Amino acid sequence: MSATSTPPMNLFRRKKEHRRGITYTMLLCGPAGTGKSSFANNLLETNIFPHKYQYAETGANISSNPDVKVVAPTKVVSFNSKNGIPSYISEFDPMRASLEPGITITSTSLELGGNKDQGKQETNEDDTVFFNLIMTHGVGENLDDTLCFEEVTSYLEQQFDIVLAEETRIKRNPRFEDTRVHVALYFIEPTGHGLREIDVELMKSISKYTNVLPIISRADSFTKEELIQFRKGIMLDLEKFNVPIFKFEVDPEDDDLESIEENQALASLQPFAIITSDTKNSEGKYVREYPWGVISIDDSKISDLKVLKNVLFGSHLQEFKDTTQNLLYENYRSEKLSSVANTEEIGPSSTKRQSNAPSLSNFASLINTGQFNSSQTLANNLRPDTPRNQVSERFNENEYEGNREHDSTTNEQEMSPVRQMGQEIKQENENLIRSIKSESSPKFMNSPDLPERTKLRNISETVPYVLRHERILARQQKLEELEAQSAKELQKRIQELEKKAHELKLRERLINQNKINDSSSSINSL
Ligand SMILES: Nc1nc2c(ncn2[C@@H]2O[C@H](COP(=O)(O)OP(=O)(O)OP(=O)(O)O)[C@@H](O)[C@H]2O)c(=O)[nH]1
Repeated sequence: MSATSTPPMNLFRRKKEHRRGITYTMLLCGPAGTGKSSFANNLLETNIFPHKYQYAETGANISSNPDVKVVAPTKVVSFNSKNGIPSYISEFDPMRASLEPGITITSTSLELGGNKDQGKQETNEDDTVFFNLIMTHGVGENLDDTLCFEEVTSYLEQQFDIVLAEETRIKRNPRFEDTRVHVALYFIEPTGHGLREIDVELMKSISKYTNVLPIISRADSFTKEELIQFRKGIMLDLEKFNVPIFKFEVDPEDDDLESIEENQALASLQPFAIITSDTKNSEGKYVREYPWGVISIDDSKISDLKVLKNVLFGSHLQEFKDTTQNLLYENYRSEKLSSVANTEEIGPSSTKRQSNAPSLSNFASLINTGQFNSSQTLANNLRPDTPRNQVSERFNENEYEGNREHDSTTNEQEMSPVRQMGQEIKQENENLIRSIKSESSPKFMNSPDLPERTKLRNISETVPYVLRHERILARQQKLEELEAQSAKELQKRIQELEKKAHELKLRERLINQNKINDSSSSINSL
């Protein structure tokens, strides 16, 4: 090769920030006790995920498989509970056992493959899978599970928003991590009676953001015939209620014979029925031990676990990722951006979003005119004491400062943790808006002739801020709701205690009265 044809040296220099490998995110969702933790451990051939209330006994988040490295231990990424505490991290307390747990979503970051420290052969960095495992806790344990649907769906939507915000930045973050969920396994309880309302609702709501695979858990509950009937029942229900699950479809024009056969076989197995277990036999294989015998969970005649593992980490990994990016995310993106453009046409009477705070809807004016409706709309919703939806009230900068001072004088020690969190978020909001205002004000000067390129630039610079701000507002609203709920429950407890104290007083008075009566009658008898 001649000197002139040698490519520049910097072409070979790999940017340090770019980690190589595949990023892959999976959600395990479904009612409590359906075997999600057991499945996660079996999938990774490890013991990272404890069962409920098992934290003290296991070395949680310490992998027993050298090929699985815990990069970030399990953490709560989102939760919604009426008492303001994620049930996942609270230990069992009989006093609180009657309270609904709400829902907690956790995330665990793992690195799969390529552990060179274990004296293994050199592995190809490109094959490393940066695996995020998201799990739901508490589904199906509440009187009203609507909050579960909302929490899971909004978590999934947020991950799309984060990518959308990143895409619209002029300067991309080289360390940006894509946290969109590529596949969700929905665990169906082995009732034998088809789907329940919660299954239909939850699968439907998450299917807009991820590929959903329904899974029959604890398949050892069925006889061969019962399992065939249950499978049929589930497929009928999925069709009847239009639940858009991931289908193993074949395209005779594009697919080769092998893929066609493989997909046809997988389609006939849906929904996969799996058996999972914590127990290993002397050969290190996972088994389930019953009074009548022992079965291997990898036995394809009785469990689809092996096939499912192959689908998730082999044959369909890339397809899940592609469908998420090219279909689900693209649909979401175009829907979101066109809703921005349409909001202006619908007009201010639209009831969808009452807030006039910086929002994607306010971008309608930005897209159409290159400027916000008014710089005041940015501040309208920011006064800490402004009730939501009272957007017509005019923002008064001095009053705002005054209120803020008043707020800061509140005795912090008296604040509940929820309230403190709320205050922190409010503070974050204020800082964010100040930065939006300072960054945007010179660009959004009343200039109707703003050139198209400048308009686009304005949009791309501001969309990330607005998406972030929308998320903060949503979190703030959630905290306020939680706080109100906690106050209500506290009030109820106080009333109950007062009632009990009153009853005790009455009883004491009655006992005293009886004593007096007894002593007077004994005196009389003397
Ligand atoms: N019979 C049977 N039991 C199973 C199977 N898989 C798990 N279990 C048991 O079911 C119980 C619940 O399993 P987990 O894996 O903790 O279920 P989970 O969905 O993570 O439960 P939550 O953390 O409450 O949401 C445990 O006692 C498991 O040992 C299975 O395939 N068959």
